[in-house]
Formats: sequence, C-alpha cells, structure tokens
Amino acid sequence: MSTVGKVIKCLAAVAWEAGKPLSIEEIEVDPPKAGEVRVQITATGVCHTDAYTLSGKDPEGVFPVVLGHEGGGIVESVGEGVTSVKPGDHVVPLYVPQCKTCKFCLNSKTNLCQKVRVTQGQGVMPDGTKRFRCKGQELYHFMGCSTFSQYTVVLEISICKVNEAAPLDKVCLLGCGIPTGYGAALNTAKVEPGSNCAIFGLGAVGLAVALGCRAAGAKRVIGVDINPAKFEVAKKFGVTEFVNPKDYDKPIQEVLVGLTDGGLDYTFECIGNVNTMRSALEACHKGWGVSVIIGVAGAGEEISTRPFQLVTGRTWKGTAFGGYKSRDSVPQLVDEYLSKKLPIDDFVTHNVSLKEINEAFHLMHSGQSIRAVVHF
Ligand SMILES: NC(=O)C1=CN([C@@H]2O[C@H](COP(=O)(O)OP(=O)(O)OC[C@H]3O[C@@H](n4cnc5c(N)ncnc54)[C@H](O)[C@@H]3O)[C@@H](O)[C@H]2O)C=CC1
Ligand SMILES: N[C@@H](CCC(=O)N[C@@H](CSC=O)C(=O)NCC(=O)O)C(=O)O
Ligand SMILES: [Zn+2]
Ligand SMILES: [Zn+2]
Repeated sequence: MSTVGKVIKCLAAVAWEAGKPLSIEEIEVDPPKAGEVRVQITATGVCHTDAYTLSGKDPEGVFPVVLGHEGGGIVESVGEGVTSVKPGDHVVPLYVPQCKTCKFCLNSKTNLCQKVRVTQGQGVMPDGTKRFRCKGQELYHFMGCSTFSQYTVVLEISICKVNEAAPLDKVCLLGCGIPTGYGAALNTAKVEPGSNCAIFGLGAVGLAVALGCRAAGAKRVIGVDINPAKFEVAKKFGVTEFVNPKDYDKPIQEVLVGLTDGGLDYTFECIGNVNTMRSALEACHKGWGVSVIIGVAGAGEEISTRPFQLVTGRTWKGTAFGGYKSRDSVPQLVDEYLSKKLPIDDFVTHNVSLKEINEAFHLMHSGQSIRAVVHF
C-alpha cells in the first residue's frame, strides 16, 4: 500500500534531553510539504557533532530532537514543486544546503548557503513547523537532516541524488566527516606538493584531512593524537609520522616546530578543543604557515593566541563541510569513491543496528571506532 501523502509510523532514536542516551521510539513522520522530500534512511554514520549536541554544549541544541546528519537513503515521496529528485532515487541529505540563488551560493569563495540557516539552527522547517511527533510531542529537526530515523523530511535544497551503484552504508559518510576533512586540505588550505602538514585529532575528520593532504602531494603528514591506538590505523590514510602530546613535558607546538625546521606549512585542528586550536596555529611556520580550524568547540569557549603569531605571517582559517558546495560536489565524491580514488570503506570500522545506536556513541567516545555505521 502506498505511503504517499500519509503519515508514516516508524522507528527513530530520539534524544529527549541533553546528556541522556538516545531512546528508540515509534514516531510519526508527516508527508513532505512543498519543496520538501521524505526519505527512507537506510544507513547513517555517527559524527562527533551529534555527540556534541547531545552533550548539551551546543548553543543551538534543542530537545526533544532527532539527531543525525551523515545519512544515506531512498526517496519515498516528494512535495509540490520538487524536480531534482524523485521517488526511488538514492540520496544523501546535506547539512549545508545549496539553494543556488542566495548571495553565498552565487559567490565562489564560500559554500555556506544561508537560505535556511536561521530556521535550520532552530530545529524547524522554513515555515517554522516540524514533521516529527512522538507520544503526542513534536520533535525538533537537526542540522536539516535528522538521519537517526527510518524516515525523515528534508528540503530539496538539502539533498542530492547519488549514483545507485554506490552502497548507501558507505557513501552516507559523504554527508559529513569525509568531505569535511578531505576538502579542508584541498579546498580550504589548498595544500601544495611537497608541503609539511600536521593533523590534530585522528578521528574520521582528521583521517580524511590526511587523505586530502596526500592527494595534494604533501611530503610529511604528522598525526597528533592522545590515543596511540590511532597511529597504526592512520598509516593507511597517509599519515607519515606520529606525535603523542602525552609523551612530552613541553607544549606540543614547540615539539612540532623542533621536528620541522621552524614549523608546519599547514595544520588542521580536528578535535574541537580551543587549546589544541592554539597549538595548531602556533605550530605553523613563521611567514607562511596556515592553520585550519575544523573542530567544533562548546558554547562560550573562545580561541586565543598572541597577535604577534599573526603579525609574523601565520594565518588562521576555518572550514565547514570542507568548503564543498554540497549538491554539486557530493555526487562527484561518490563517483570518486566508485572509481576507487576515495577510499570510504576504510572509515567504517563498526556496523550496528538502530537499536544499538548508543553503542556507536560509546565506540566513538572510547576511541575504538573511526566511524560506526547504523543500519536501519
Ligand atoms: N567544521 C566542520 O564542518 C565539521 C566539524 N566537525 C568536528 O570535527 C571534530 C572531529 O570530529 P570526528 O573526527 O568525528 O571526532 P572523533 O571523536 O572521531 O575524533 C577526535 C580525535 O581527537 C583526538 N583527541 C581528543 N582530544 C585530543 C587532544 N587534546 N589532543 C590530541 N588529540 C585529541 C581523539 O583521540 C580522536 O582520535 C569534532 O569537533 C566535530 O564536531 C565534524 C564534522 C564537520
Ligand atoms: N550549532 C553549533 C554549530 C556547530 C558547527 O560549527 N557546525 C559545523 C558543522 S559540524 C558537522 O559535523 C558547520 O557546518 N557550521 C556551519 C554552520 O553554518 O553551522 C554552534 O552553534 O556552536
Ligand atoms: Zn558531522
Ligand atoms: Zn544558497
């Protein structure tokens, strides 16, 4: 029986309040309105940002909410006016939309489409309403995606069709972590051949930075992490050397400057810690070093350094979704995966069912996983 135009009852992992495990619930998902798409999610990654918002540190965090923003799925139905996808298409939801009309979309210098940024941050659709209910209560949307549900509703501008030959339980990771790191190296830093790079934090984002650095022809790629278990696996992603800050009794930037004849050409912060953001900037070479902030720090936290660090030629930058214009780029990255240029499979260290989603968070917090993929 067709579900088109009807409310769908399905399972979702609901975050009822900050700091509590997710709860598997039957929820109701409304049909898509004009410009919207209802998607059957078949797989989703769990990103550190999901844990960040669940922790209560996100100033935009609202509860109860359906988290998740690294999903893959199949279009179930489309609302009025939707033309770029149709039922049955394989799709990846995109937390950075691409409306192709706002002044950000029209500017080649940025990927940060602002068409719906305000309402997306408030956890609602652009008309101010929500599409999820559970036990008589409305549930908020998250990052325009809410992929921790068997069905979700997203905007047409927040979704792209991908090649059906690609397994959704792999290319779901192109919804966040992999493009973020890969693009940080290629689009934001624009790493040059022969460069020396350092990556702070060897989770999925940091390892994707390593792939990007190597693709750009970097000579040395130094991985910095406090979990030595990350070092062996990181070699596969192109990290050439490892530094554990716990092995030294001086600031890690001093160690790195000493190891690299004055500092790195490029550094990347992939942790979300304002102290390592400072270390990454100060590990850069005088005169030209560029440090890219990728990690997300909690509400109220601020970065600092001596302005002299910038006066003397270091540059501090930041990036979201690796600078990729999302709907144009994710289908191309899927094709790079299919042509074996982009090794996504290596990021998937664990596979769990929806009922085991809290285990996916545990695997991330304990440093055992790169990405745990949830199967619906
Ligand atoms: N700007 C953007 O577009 C995006 C930002 N993010 C952010 O990037 C960061 C990384 O995300 P994931 O890779 O998913 O996280 P993850 O939790 O998988 O990896 C973080 C890594 O940092 C290491 N680490 C923690 N504290 C450290 C310290 N003091 N020194 C050195 N290493 C340390 C951990 O051992 C771990 O290997 C998070 O802050 C996340 O919110 C994630 C995706 C997109
Ligand atoms: N709500 C947070 C903002 C967190 C943040 O910086 N998000 C990143 C993506 S993290 C993905 O895993 C991002 O793209 N930011 C750009 C944006 O427009 O949100 C807070 O308020 O701190
Ligand atoms: Zn993410
Ligand atoms: Zn736009």
